[in-house]
Amino acid sequence: MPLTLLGSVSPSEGSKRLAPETEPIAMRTRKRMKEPSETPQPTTADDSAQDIDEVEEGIDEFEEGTDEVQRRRGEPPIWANTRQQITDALEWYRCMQGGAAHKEKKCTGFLLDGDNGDRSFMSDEVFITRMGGGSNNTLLRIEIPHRYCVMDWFLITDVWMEKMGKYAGYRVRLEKLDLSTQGWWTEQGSLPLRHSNQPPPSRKCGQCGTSSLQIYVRPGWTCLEKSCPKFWKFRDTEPKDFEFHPDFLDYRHPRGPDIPNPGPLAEIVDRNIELLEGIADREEWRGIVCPECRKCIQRVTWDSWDCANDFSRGPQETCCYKVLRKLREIPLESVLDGAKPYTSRQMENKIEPVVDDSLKPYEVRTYQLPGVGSITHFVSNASINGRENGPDDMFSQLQKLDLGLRRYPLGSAQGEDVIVDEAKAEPAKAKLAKAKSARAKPATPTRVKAKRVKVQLVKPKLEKAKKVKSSSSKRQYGTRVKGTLTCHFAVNYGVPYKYVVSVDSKAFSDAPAEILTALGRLSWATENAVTRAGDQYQPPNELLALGYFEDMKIGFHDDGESALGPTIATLSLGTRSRMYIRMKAKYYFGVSNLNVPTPGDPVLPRCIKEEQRRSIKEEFEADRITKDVYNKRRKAMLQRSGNKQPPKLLTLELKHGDLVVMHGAKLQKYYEHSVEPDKGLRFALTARYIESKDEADLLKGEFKLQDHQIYDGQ
Ligand SMILES: O=C(O)CCC(=O)C(=O)O
Ligand SMILES: [Fe+2]
Repeated sequence: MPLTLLGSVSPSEGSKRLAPETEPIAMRTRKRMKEPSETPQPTTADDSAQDIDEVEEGIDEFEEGTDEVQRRRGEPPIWANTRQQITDALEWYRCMQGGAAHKEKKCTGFLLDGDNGDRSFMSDEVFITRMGGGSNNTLLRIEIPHRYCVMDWFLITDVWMEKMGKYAGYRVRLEKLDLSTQGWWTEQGSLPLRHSNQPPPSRKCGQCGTSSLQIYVRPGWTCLEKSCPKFWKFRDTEPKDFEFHPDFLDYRHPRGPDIPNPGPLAEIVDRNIELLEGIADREEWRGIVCPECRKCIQRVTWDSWDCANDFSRGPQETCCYKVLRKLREIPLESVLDGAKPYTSRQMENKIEPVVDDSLKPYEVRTYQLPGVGSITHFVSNASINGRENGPDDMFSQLQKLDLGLRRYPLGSAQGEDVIVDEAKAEPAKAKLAKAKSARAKPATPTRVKAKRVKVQLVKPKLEKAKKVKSSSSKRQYGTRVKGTLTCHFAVNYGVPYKYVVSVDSKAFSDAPAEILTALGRLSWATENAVTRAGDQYQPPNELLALGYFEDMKIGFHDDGESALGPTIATLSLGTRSRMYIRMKAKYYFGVSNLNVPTPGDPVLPRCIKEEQRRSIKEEFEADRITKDVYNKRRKAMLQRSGNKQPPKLLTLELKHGDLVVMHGAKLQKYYEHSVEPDKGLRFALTARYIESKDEADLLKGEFKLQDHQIYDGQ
């Protein structure tokens, strides 16, 4: 199992400086075991006081020391700036949250990060860490060159439970699989470690009869079976001084035929030599490992992998490796043929549409959201789609054009700051998942079954160890990197929309004819839907084109930005998809995920406890109850458990050529939507009206359609 390691010192900061004195490995281990974790663990007051003393002692010693630089042996075989770069490129680490990646109930990758927990240990070959947490990389004495560095294949030799502060949690011991070479993270000039095949002693618990290894020589043996009353009980009731049993650190699990050779960490090929055509499938947008600098490269743009096209690229990065992809045209039939009707389970619908054929050949389905607005679905057909410059031609043309489609950071697509602090921003959901995965593991130490081979028992060489200024690397954990990319490609025309910075939006005057043809159809649909609703039509001045390769989608979001007009029209091309609409959680549940009552709760139709909520709202509005009472009663009545999401209100089946118009000033405020295409290639062209005071931006949104681009609804 390979490990990825979070780099704590960026290369531009220079090498980590080391203190002069040395200490034996056992001492070093014991001291380093006590460093406080990055995320506070529930500990007793005494424990934390001691932790701080020890760290500060280390700093003093460092400051008196010299500037000696400890060099690492080599370079990581693969690295990345963001977690998504890793997960996109490495098959064994498809895991955006939590520490351990797994497949078919096997751990395939492990992330060691700053969230180490107490009693962690790292040597050249053995790591001991919290399950799903990680090991503080200040335990290594080398400069970690990148934010995420792949280490090597490791073997999980033991999993057991310990008491950590107030709670019990899993711990894991990992061993480098190939002991014939030294890892790149070892110190240059250090000798290979000598090993034993002698595991620490194991003892049977007098109370529960379960055998547990002796992991610590101090405070001694304890039962590691969590259900046993003797679990984690030592002679000293509150032991503070822990020292690993030397055999627990020194033994190496025998390598035998039962331990398969996992092969290379990744296939690294120069795609410029291969030069195969892409077919917009899942493979086409996987990340690759740069054959020149070994960074995981994401597919950011529609038609290339480009090492330099990285929102989190550091100033020290110079690699320019680029693969320009030729994409084979996907024939429309291949994405339309063989689509099975969706099942009723796939089509959750709580509102019946009003269907009419006044706009033949379209069938028009209108879904009313009382008090909020309407959603109008213009269902297309083969005769509409096959017309000259119609959807069939557009699907083919859009593939041939160089539209400049690219994936943007998710934050910007949600109208937020794109810069996120990955090291700190672990969502609560991930923590919950961690806790769950910890609970699912066995309670007693498990040993990987393997054939034992006899090796000479030797005492490990006492490694020269030097102190590190721990705070210098900790400070680096706050390094801000840019975040996750959207799971679709986008390009903006006209007035800039929230996805893009102003310069990224292209003027309609520079847009290809196909974009204006689409704009003609979208204007037609907008005008129709808006006038049906009895409102005034406002022509769009912005168009966002999205492109979806196989397995791409757009998650739940609203389109609203402060300057967005009330109407949004989308034309679907290519693969069929489902568009889901649901109420936003705070309006559906009436409380935030922290159970804070939603201010100005509109009590929308079909929200949870609709009647009761409406009645106490009326009491409050009629001044019969105070705001305080209103909030208290809502709090008592409305509880949102965990990460529960509102049910889907509507599912629209969007076929090639269909148009959908969402209309209503509050629709984007109260509802959100997502689109999930079937397998295959899809485009979505969405037109909106964006208010702006910026002359240059407004100019970009001006357009004049040629006669043949003005759509007549046929
Ligand atoms: O792909 C689609 O049909 C919808 C796109 C969308 O929601 C958007 O552009 O905001
Ligand atoms: Fe949207």
